[in-house]
Amino acid sequence: MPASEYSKDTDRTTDVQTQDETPFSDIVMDHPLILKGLSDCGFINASPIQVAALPTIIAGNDTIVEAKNGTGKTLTFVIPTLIRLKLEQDHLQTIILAPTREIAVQIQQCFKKVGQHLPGLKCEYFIGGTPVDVDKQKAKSCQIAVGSPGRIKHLLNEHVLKCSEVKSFILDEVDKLFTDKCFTKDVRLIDTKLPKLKQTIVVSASIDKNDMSVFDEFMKEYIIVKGAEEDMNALQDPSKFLLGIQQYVACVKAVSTNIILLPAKNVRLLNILQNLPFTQCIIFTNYMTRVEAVCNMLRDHNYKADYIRGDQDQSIRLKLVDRLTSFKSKILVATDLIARGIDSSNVDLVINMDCPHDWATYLHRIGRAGRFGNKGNAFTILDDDKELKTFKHIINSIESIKVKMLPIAITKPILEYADNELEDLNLTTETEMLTIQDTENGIIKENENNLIEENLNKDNESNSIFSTNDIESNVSSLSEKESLQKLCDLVKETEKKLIENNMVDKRHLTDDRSYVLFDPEPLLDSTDQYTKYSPEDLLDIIKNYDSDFEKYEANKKLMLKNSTLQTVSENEPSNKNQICENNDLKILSNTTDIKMSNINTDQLLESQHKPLINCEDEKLVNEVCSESNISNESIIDDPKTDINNSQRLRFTDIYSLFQIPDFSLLKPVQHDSEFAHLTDVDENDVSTLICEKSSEAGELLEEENFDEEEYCDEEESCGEEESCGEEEFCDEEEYCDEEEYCDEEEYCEEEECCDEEECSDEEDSCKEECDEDKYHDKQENFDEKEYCDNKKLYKEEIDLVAENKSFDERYTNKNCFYNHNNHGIHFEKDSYKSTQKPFCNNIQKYNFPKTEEKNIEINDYQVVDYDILNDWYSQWKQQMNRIQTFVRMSK
Ligand SMILES: Nc1ncnc2c1ncn2[C@@H]1O[C@H](COP(=O)(O)OP(=O)(O)OP(=O)(O)O)[C@@H](O)[C@H]1O
Repeated sequence: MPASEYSKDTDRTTDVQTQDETPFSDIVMDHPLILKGLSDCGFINASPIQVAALPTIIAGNDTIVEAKNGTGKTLTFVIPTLIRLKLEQDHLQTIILAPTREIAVQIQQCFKKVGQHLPGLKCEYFIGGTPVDVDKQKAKSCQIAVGSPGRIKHLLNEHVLKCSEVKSFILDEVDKLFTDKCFTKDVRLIDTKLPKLKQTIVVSASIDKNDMSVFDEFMKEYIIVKGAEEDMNALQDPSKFLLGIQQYVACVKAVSTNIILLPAKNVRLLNILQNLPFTQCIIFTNYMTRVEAVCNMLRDHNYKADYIRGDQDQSIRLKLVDRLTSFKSKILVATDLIARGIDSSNVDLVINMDCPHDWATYLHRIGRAGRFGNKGNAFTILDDDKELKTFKHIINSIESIKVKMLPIAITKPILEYADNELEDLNLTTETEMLTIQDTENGIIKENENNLIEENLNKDNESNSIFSTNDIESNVSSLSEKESLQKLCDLVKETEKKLIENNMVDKRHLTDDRSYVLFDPEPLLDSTDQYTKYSPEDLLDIIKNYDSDFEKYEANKKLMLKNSTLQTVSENEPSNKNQICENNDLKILSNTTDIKMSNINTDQLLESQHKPLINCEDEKLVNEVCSESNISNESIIDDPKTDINNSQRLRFTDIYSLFQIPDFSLLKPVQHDSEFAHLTDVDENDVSTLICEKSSEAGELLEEENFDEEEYCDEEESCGEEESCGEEEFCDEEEYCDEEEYCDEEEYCEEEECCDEEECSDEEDSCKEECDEDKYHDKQENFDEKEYCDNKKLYKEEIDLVAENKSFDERYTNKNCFYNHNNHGIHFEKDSYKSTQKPFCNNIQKYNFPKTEEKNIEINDYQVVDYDILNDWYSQWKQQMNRIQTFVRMSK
């Protein structure tokens, strides 16, 4: 809690003002040094919760303090602690626990500031991820210890922190401390070590009245002080919300995979940022894997953005928070790691990229804006199906709350919308609600998982992944639906298999399927990082394994040739804006990392010079064309070569799939009308996406998806080398950080076997233990049958090569049929004008029929169709199997 920026600000909401001003001098009259500290920080008048809680707590009562976010709860325990402190005594007198390290540090800073004039004040923080030795030193003469439960427990166990003289025990964000089992265990243990006779204070903005019984364990009699009830001005509106925060929901079309959902949400995000002035913004996502992607996307759009998540080095995390609170970063993309407690007075915009897990998380997240009565805006970007339902459920569980729906097409700056121009969010929900994730820590519970599964199945039966509207009104949705469903099934099937076979690192099993889909790394053992293997390495692996290597050797040469080709082509000046001209039937292998595939380069080159349609294909194309009443000439037109764009995609980057040059230009397609007016986009038609082509956008295609410079920039911004790189994944924090259960749900098992206590003491040995455990698990789970299956698969591959039919070749032709067929449905609807030129690499292989139609402007749009994803996925899946097989067999 930094020094207040608000004390002179008269434009604060009423919930932080008392009817009659109550100066701190009235409450802390006998403590001039504390009063001086308060006034130096800009704290002159007490807020309603401070007026209500301070006398009670100063009097020594056990107290529960509950008040809205940002209304000044920290001072309700900081001031009494300082008043009570015996400065002349060096021993530990107060212990304060917080669920995240960042909050602990913030509280310690608040003590330091308010107590700056107290001679000999010793308040220290003790948090995981920092050297224990330093903590041991700090603990020697510490009077007030603020920390995370794991580290404090450890120091108490070691008798480094001596607690016999502790007079007060304070639990900040107490609901979080008690909803998380691991925290609860530690808190209980710490409590048992403390003297019976002490004052206990618990504080939060979101105490569920059903959970109050847990406090009986810690406090025999207690007084509850609630902000809203005591707050004279806020009585008219006793909502749990900060009055200054305007809340909105922005919807995107529901799809069953995040591959499509995320880019669509990114479009919405950019749209919001472009249409709303803001000082500082925090963007929350539910997934650790997504923060970096969103941050990079924003940087691509010239926003100054940082990202923070639990697997970063602790020093980096603290610096990132500091950058936020000292207004050095404009946007911080984050997991729920900073959803609570973090106080940055300039944050006036919060955007949720995903539906928060529960009402408390929602309140805490949006409470990062509108601190101490400030004004702010909060947006939650949701898919218009399950996420929206879950969100309504969340909102329904909070009293008196108003959320507005943002129109799908924002036609003017958001603040210019009059209240009556925006609809209120309709809060009626269907009876059957999906609880997407465990409210405690984000893990999908087994029974909930089943529920989700059941619902998904039901959805499949009832076609509910598309609204009835869509199906009725749009014939083409049927093919999209099937295609999507197929993709979804494949993903699920693969995930299941990977989980069963213990092939996916548990850390990556979030429900963000995009990660599993597009990043092969998690599919390999942590020791088998994909990045360690060059194509040559992989081929060497094969060589060692099987004597039947010659057939692959031939391919290796071709691959090398291919890489040379790539280097050459990348150096060639390219005509970026003519990327796809007439070049629609490229082979599907272009969409994956060419280095990793066994693509026959000659075939590739050949394919780029001549149509890939054989007689049979041609027959089918004719059928499709006649059905769709279009000329087939364009489909079998001889495409020009475009080597430049065929080989640039990186295998591991989700955005490569789309190669969307500029997310802000990505728009939902309209099936039934012209594209001309993009703002007229129909909300129900977000199923297919188009994006506008711009000349600068074309530049992006040149870029490697992994941007070395950006990486380094980030290092600079973090000021620490460790902010980037593989070490992130090897950091012991991942396994041992008790604080990030919310976003590191997947580590729970590791945490159990290796909690922070061990880690903090012997971090290295702990990590080794974890790794060893993992290794043993893997060993135990080694499945003979799977091994044989893999071997069989490998053999099949070899046979294929022997037959001189590459996987890619076979699939290419198959996909051509498939897609033409699907597009045929679009053609019937005459929805895609023939002059569209696909722009993305992965799209260029698909033929959008040419006719003589006018609509030249439509050249500037591109269409991304689910069929492409589907096909791409099939190939990706095979690729992954192949890589896994190679790597496994090399062991
Ligand atoms: N009496 C006061 N006068 C002016 N500013 C204050 C006062 N009390 C607190 N503040 C400021 O209000 C902001 C929010 O305070 P604090 O972090 O204690 O809120 P909180 O209720 O604990 O919020 P959260 O529940 O989100 O953690 C801080 O920036 C703090 O400096």
